[in-house]
Amino acid sequence: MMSVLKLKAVSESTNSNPNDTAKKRQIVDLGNGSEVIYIQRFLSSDQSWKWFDYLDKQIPWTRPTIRVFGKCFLQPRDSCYVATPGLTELTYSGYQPHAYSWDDYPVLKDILDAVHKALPGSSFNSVLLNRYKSGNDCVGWHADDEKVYGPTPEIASVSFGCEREFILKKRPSKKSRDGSDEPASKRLKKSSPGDQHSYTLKHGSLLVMRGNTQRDWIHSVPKRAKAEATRINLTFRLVF
Ligand SMILES: O=C(O)CCC(=O)C(=O)O
Ligand SMILES: [Fe+2]
Repeated sequence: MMSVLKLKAVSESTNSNPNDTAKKRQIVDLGNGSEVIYIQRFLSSDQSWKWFDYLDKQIPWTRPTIRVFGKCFLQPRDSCYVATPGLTELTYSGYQPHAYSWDDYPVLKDILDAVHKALPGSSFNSVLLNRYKSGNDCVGWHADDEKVYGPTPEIASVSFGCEREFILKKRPSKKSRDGSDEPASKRLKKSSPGDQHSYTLKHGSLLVMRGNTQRDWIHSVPKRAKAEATRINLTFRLVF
């Protein structure tokens, strides 16, 4: 079996829109049609703190009980779900969040507008909000591969407040997803530096996952003893 050398293309570009103060974007090709875009200075710091305060105070945060591998846990972070009426309901980890309305939280529409401007052609209709109150709050390894998002979801993640690490790790696949005919047992043992990518998600940053990322990769925001302050993250998604 011939091994294929995968070239990781990392490019830097700026927005062509002259009204948009040159926002540098880092584009990482994860291979096999998976891609991540990171814009560190997506929103200004001042604007981001205003939105952080609004979201922290006004969003009806809850900490639901979720089910993972058949066991019930208190979700290790607060969350809330906002979606356009009439969409298929979202269920994750055995939990179906209530869908609040965009009209109740106008700030979310402003943030959505900024995201749509940065990603021409995108049209998100739902947002999952997460609040990590300390470094003890986290999100475990998962992919946002629920059926309602279709086969190649685009997910736009905006972060506010305390910086936290976001890690992407190549999924150990059950069956060949990359055209290789090696048995899973053999492939599972192999890992290379390109199999993991880590981002420190800054206050006011935007990270986008697209293409096959949810199929071939998993991601997490691990616990961090040193992270003392609150972080709020919004992931915009398109429900079909
Ligand atoms: O907080 C983050 O950066 C990621 C949240 C996430 O992965 C999710 O809500 O699915
Ligand atoms: Fe996720």
